[in-house]
Amino acid sequence: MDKKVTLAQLKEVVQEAYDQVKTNTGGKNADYIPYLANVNKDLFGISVCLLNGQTIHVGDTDYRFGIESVSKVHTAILALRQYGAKEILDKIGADATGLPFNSIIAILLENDHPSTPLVNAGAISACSMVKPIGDSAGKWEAIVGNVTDLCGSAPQLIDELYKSESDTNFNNRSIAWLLKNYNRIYDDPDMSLDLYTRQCSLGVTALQLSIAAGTIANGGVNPVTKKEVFDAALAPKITAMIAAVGFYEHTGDWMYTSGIPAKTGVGGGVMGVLPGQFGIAAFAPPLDGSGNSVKAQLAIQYIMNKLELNVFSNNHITVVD
Ligand SMILES: NC(=O)CC[C@H](N)C(=O)O
Repeated sequence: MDKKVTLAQLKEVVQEAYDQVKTNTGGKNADYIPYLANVNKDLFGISVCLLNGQTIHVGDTDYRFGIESVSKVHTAILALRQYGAKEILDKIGADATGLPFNSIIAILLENDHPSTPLVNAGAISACSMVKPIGDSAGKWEAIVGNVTDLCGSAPQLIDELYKSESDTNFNNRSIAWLLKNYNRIYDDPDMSLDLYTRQCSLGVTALQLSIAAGTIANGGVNPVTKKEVFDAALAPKITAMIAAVGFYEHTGDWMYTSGIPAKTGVGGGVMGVLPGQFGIAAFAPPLDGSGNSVKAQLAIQYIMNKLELNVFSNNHITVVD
């Protein structure tokens, strides 16, 4: 069913979601990375990017927060661009783990396979694959350039977060070397881990993330800058990965209740992709037990349900004047 909505009606729904969720006090900031524990817990923003480039934003959508695991999507896209869909499937995989994002057991259970670029193991593996191999500065330039193209503007490294995370990432160090043991790291393990940690420490806004999501929903063409960032054939590949594991062990519940493939980060960001329709992002620091933003989840669920949209239904909206 095609439903016609005006931009004003759409704005109203986003505003309603914001008003309903704003006072929710559930969850707490991530504290295993000291920087994140100190971010103002009341920050909250929602942004939608339509495929004609119009954006709707309510609340703190200009605040730069740590992109954290949402960056896994960006770098998976970069690896897909550099290697193609088949080689990423062979070298990393596209499976759900059903386990927490930083799971070591998941690596062992998948027969030495990182499973997907959207959990820590596969993301470190993806960073190792980024070309030019052996050139940390060149790889970083490629990672940041790709994030910039997807978001339509540059992210900014949050130095304090990078330091905070580098000083405390002992679990990720084990993952990097375990993957090396299984020949699933394709460059220097310490360099790959450092690139992963640095990309997680990039500061982005909810507005930027909604544009990145809009770029995926739009088949690789950034709706705002109109730049073709990646080949349209890769859009369903990355969206399938997001749908399979975007909320880690709670991905099934998320898909069932929200109807939109989305990826979370412990900085409080969630980025959702509704193919052919829009990209959406919400940000609020307090997280549930799996590291997913409580308010961002509620806001996106509200909007999807209110508009009666679902990636598994054939409902869609057309925005009219
Ligand atoms: N889920 C997340 O956002 C985790 C990202 C964080 N950088 C980590 O590796 O632990």
